[in-house]
Amino acid sequence: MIPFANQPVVQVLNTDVYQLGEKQVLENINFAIQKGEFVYLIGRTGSGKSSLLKTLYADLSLVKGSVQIAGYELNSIRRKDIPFLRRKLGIVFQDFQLFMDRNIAQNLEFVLKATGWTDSMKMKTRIAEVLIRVGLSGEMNKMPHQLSGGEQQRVVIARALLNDPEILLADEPTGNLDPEVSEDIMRLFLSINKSGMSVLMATHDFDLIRKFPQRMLRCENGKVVERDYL
Ligand SMILES: Nc1ncnc2c1ncn2[C@@H]1O[C@H](COP(=O)(O)OP(=O)(O)OP(=O)(O)O)[C@@H](O)[C@H]1O
Repeated sequence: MIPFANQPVVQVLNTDVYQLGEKQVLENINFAIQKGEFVYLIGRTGSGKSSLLKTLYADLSLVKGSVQIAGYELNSIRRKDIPFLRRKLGIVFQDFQLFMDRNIAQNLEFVLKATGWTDSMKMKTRIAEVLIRVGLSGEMNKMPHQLSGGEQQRVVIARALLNDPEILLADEPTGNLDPEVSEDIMRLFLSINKSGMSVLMATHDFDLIRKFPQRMLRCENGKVVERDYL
C-alpha cells in the first residue's frame, strides 16, 4: 500500500503569506489541490499570486500556518530538504530562464546533473522522453535563440517534467506569448494534466480561462477564495 495515497498534493491551512521585508500579502488562507486537479490562480496585479507560488516552492518562508505539498510540511522543512521538495515540483515561469549559451539537450542535462543524475545513457533517454512529451523531439541540438517563444516555453515545460513531479506550478506561463501560441501551450498543460499530474497555474489570461474552463482560486483582499465565474 502506498502511504498517504489519497492525500491532497497541496493542503494549505490557516496560512499567511509574507513577502520579503515581512510585508503581509495574504492572510489566513485555506485550500487544497487533489491529485490530478487543474487549478487556475487568478487575481489582480499585486494580489499575491506569485508570492503564494513562491511560498509553495519554499522560496518565501512560511511564517504562520501549515502547508503540506508533495509530502513535505513546509513549517518544519529543513533547509537541506528544499532541493528534494523542488524535485517533486515542476516550476514554470513566464520568462524562460534557459541558458542561452547551451543547446536544448545541454539545458536539460544541466538540471538532471544538478538533481543527482549521473548515468549518461539514462539522462539521454530522459531528455528524449520529455522532449517528445512537449512535441520538440527534433530540436535537442538547437540553441534557445533558434526556437520561437512558444518552443522555448515548451523546453521550460520539458525541464519541469524531468524529475516526474507531483504538481506543476506555473506563473503566467503564457504571459509573453501571442494568443494562438498561448492556446497551444495551454493544450500541452491540459494533456500533461490528463495523464495525472496536478497543475496550479497563475494567469491573467481570461480568454484562455474562458476557452478552457477549470477550477479557479482567486487572490483578493488578502484572501484566497474559490470562484466559479470570472
Ligand atoms: N520581492 C519583493 N519584495 C517585497 N515585496 C514584494 C516583492 N515582490 C512582490 N512584492 C509585493 O507583494 C505583493 C504581492 O505581489 P505578487 O507579485 O505576489 O502579486 P501577483 O498577484 O503575482 O502580481 P502580478 O500579477 O503582477 O505578478 C505586492 O504588493 C508586491 O508589491
